[in-house]
Amino acid sequence: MAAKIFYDDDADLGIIQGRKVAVIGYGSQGHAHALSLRDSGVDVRVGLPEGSKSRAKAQEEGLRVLTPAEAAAEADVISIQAPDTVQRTLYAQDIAPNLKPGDALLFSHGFNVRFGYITPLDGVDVALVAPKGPGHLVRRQFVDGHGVPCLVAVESNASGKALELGLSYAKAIGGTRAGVIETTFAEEAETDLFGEQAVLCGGASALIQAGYDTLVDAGYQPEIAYFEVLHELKLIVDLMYEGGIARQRYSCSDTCEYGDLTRGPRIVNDATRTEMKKILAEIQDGTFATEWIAEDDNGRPDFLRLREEGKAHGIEEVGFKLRGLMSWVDRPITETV
Ligand SMILES: NC(=O)C1=CN([C@@H]2O[C@H](COP(=O)(O)OP(=O)(O)OC[C@H]3O[C@@H](n4cnc5c(N)ncnc54)[C@H](OP(=O)(O)O)[C@@H]3O)[C@@H](O)[C@H]2O)C=CC1
Ligand SMILES: CC[C@](O)(C(C)=O)C(=O)O
Ligand SMILES: [Mg+2]
Ligand SMILES: [Mg+2]
Repeated sequence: MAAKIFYDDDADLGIIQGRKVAVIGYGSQGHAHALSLRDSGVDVRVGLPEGSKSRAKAQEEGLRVLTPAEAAAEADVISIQAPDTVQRTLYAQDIAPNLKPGDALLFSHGFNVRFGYITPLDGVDVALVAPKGPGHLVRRQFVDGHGVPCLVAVESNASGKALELGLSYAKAIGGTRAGVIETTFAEEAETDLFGEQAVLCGGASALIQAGYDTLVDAGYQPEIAYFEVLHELKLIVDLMYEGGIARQRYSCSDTCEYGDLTRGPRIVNDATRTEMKKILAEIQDGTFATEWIAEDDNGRPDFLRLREEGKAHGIEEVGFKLRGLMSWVDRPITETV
C-alpha cells in the first residue's frame, strides 16, 4: 500500500492556533516544538518540574514555564516531550489527573503507548507527531524555512478530528514542509528504535569507531583516520541525502565505486543482516523496552559506563582538536535558537 503523505496544503494551522498547548519537557524535541509552535502563532506554555535545569532556558526565550501538572491543567493539548523513561510516572502523577474530556495528548515517540507503560484515558484524543530527526535540527530547519519529515498516528480519536489536530501541530513545527506520513504508534515505535540502534546511531557509530581503530592500529596517523572515516562521512551522506546512493556513486571515483560495490557487502554481510533481524525481533517482542526500563530503574549502570567508554575513545580527542581548526564545523547545540 502506498504511504499516505501530507504536505502544507493538507494541514490547517488554524486548528492548533485555536488550542492551548502545553509542551512538557524542554530538551532536544521540547524546545524545538515549543519555540516553533510559538513562532507559528500558537498559545504555548512549557511544563517543567521545580528545579529543572531547563527552566532557565525556556524562560530566557520568553516562554511561560509552569509545573507539568499546572501546564496540563491549563492546556487542552498536552505534548509530552520528557524522556521516555520518565513518561509513565509523569503521566500518572501530573497529566492524567488534569486531563479533561476533549483534551488531546500528543507524543513524539510511541514507546510508552506501544509497550504498555501508558494506557491513556478514554475521552481524550491520543496522537503522535514524530519528527524523523534530532530536535535541535528540527528547530534549525524550521528557522531556515525548511522542515524535518514527521510521522503522524492516531491511537484514540475521541473528537473524530485527532488526525487533523496532529497534522496542524506538525505544520506548526515545520513537518508538513517536508512531508508527514500516516502510521500507527506500533510502526513508529518499532521502526524508530530499529533505525537508531542498527543504522543511524548504533550501527554508524560502531562502524566509524571500528574503521578508525583499524587504521590507527595499523600505524596510520589518527588525524588522517579521523578525516577519512568520520569527517568525510558527513560529506558522503550529504550526497546520499540530496540524491540517494546513486548520486554518491556518481560523485565518487570509479575506483571508489568498485570498492564500494565489492567490499561493502563484506562489511554488512549475512551475519550483520542476521543480527539486524535479531535486534528487530527484540524490539518487536518488547525485550528491548523491558531491558531499558529496568536499566533506568536501576540507576543506568551499563548506560553510564558505556557512555563514558565512548567519550574516552581516541577518536573523540582527535576530533575535538581538528574541529577546533574548522570554525564552520562546530555549530553550537542550543535550546535558545
Ligand atoms: N531527541 C530527539 O531528537 C528525539 C526524541 N524523540 C522523543 O521525544 C521525547 C523527548 O526526548 P528528548 O527530546 O530526547 O528528551 P531530552 O532528554 O532532550 O529532554 C527532556 C526534557 O524533559 C525534562 N524533564 C525531565 N523530567 C521531567 C519531568 N518529570 N517532567 C517534565 N519534564 C521533565 C528535562 O528537563 P531537565 O533539564 O530538568 O532534565 C528536559 O527538558 C522522547 O519521547 C523521545 O523518544 C523523538 C524524536 C527524536
Ligand atoms: C535517531 C534517534 C532518534 O530516534 C531521533 C533523533 O530521531 C532519537 O530517539 O533521538
Ligand atoms: Mg527517530
Ligand atoms: Mg528515537
